[in-house]
Amino acid sequence: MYHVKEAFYTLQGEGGQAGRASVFCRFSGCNLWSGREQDRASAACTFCDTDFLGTDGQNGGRFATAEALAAHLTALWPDQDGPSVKGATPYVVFTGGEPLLQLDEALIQAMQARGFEVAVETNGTLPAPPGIDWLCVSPKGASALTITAGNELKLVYPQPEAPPERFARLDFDHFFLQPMDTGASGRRTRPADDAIAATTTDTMAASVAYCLAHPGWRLSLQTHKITGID
Ligand SMILES: C[S@@+](CC[C@H](N)C(=O)[O-])C[C@H]1O[C@@H](n2cnc3c(N)ncnc32)[C@H](O)[C@@H]1O
Ligand SMILES: Nc1nc2[nH]cc(C(=O)O)c2c(=O)[nH]1
Ligand code: SF4
Ligand SMILES: [Mg+2]
Repeated sequence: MYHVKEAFYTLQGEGGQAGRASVFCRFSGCNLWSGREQDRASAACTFCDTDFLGTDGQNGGRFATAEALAAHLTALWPDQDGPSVKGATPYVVFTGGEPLLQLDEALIQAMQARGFEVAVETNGTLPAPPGIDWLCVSPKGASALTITAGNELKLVYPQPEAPPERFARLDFDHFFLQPMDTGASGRRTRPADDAIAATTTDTMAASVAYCLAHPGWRLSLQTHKITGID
């Protein structure tokens, strides 16, 4: 049984595929935080900007088979009203919560059989099934990485326990710093973090400074928040 918090059609907001039309499938649950505010300060990941509890979101629900979920997600891709640009392949992004608690090879293959490229946003602590077309790993605090290779490493910055130098030699094609959203949705509760950057303006400035000082790292802005698309 797959548990899905929500699913929606939008533009990928972050990283190397930013701006690309995408179906998002947000799985319920995470291995680094319960999702309850009272547990945030003591969690392994403290700054999450996402509600991933339950199955009550837009197009959310419980799906018994890979085929059933794949059909549900495929229906969110728009009907083309004319010829599209070259290379306009349908795209699905599995996120969460932590998608690697639930994503399996059967679901990847079911989406690919429907013509989709399959992307994953993961914290990198769990093994990935084979066949993923675009793998984004976003390390969290002191948590050890199980996945040390992929298409992009997208580090939320700054994190006292996860400095960029820890990841710079790993086998990724792209390295991004994404300013930590410290506002209403992305919250931090530890005073130690607040001493480093109190506002998103600070995390933005710190990310820009790091990228300028360390060529190779690129800035990833959460463009869906800037545009207000979701
Ligand atoms: C909500 S997570 C879900 C996927 C997976 N659990 C992970 O952490 O990568 C999706 C993306 O949002 C990023 N993210 C979460 N909270 C954020 C925040 N407060 N500011 C900036 N990015 C954040 C994560 O690092 C990840 O790249
Ligand atoms: N538009 C949009 N792009 C995103 N890229 C990664 C997201 C996520 O929550 O995993 C996300 C999201 O929530 N919305
Ligand atoms: S950012 Fe990812 S790893 Fe951290 S609590 Fe949210 S879903 Fe879990
Ligand atoms: Mg998000």
